[in-house]
Amino acid sequence: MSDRTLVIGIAGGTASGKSTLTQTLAKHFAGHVTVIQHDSYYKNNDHLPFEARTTLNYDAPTAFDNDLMIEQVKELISGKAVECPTYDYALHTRAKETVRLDPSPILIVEGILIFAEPRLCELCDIKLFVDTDADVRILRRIRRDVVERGRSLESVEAQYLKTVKPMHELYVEPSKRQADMIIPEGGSNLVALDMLVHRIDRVLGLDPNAAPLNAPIFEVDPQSAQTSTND
Ligand SMILES: Nc1ncnc2c1ncn2[C@@H]1O[C@H](COP(=O)(O)OP(=O)(O)O)[C@@H](O)[C@H]1O
Ligand SMILES: Nc1ccn([C@@H]2O[C@H](COP(=O)(O)O)[C@@H](O)[C@H]2O)c(=O)n1
Repeated sequence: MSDRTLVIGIAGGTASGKSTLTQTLAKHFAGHVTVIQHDSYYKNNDHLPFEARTTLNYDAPTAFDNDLMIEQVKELISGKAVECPTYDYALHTRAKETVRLDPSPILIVEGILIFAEPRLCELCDIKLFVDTDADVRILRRIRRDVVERGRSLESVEAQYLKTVKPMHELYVEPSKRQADMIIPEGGSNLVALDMLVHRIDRVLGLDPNAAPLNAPIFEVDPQSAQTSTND
């Protein structure tokens, strides 16, 4: 097995299926995967009263403590364990507990805005963007936020129109251009999963014909790859 960490970035809009894809890969490569989520690094904001915290914009890159996350991603890549913060969505603040993350051959970095932060994007060897229509995502988000994140239907609607949708259009959607692979519907896309699993097997040396990490599978000559015209 390769002695380097393979960093897989998984981005996409809210409720697009990032966590589902992450869990599918983590299950397949069980014992070889560490997951780090951008959401764990939302700024604390406990200097503000609860009501004020409910009105903040949580969908712009400035909502996160990116410096801390980048530092911890680098630590994991260099083989060291980290104490990852945890986040309380119901209270809109960082929880007291931290979670120890141990380094693994595969590090999955997940979040809506990881490709919108160039320093995080650069650290990813494989960049995946889960692409799911906005109407499907908002339906999923309403259910999730009400059931799991302690929100009312009215608050989900108001937040979606005020910040989630405009920030998606401003930051998340353009960051799709950074992706190596765009995956419609994430974890249920079996063709994409199969291709991914083979690529990961190769770079980790789980495959007997393994190529070294980041070695191109195909050598592309840009000259001959140009589209010919009718001349
Ligand atoms: N391909 C899919 N088909 C149907 N439901 C899905 C699919 N992917 C995810 N979901 C559901 O949508 C919700 C949001 O998915 P999740 O993976 O948590 O999204 P994200 O991490 O992007 O916010 C969850 O309830 C999940 O079970
Ligand atoms: N206090 C907070 C912090 C974040 N959010 C929302 O979480 C979304 C990102 O998480 P996903 O699992 O959906 O990718 C993001 O769109 C934020 O609006 C929040 O509602 N409250």
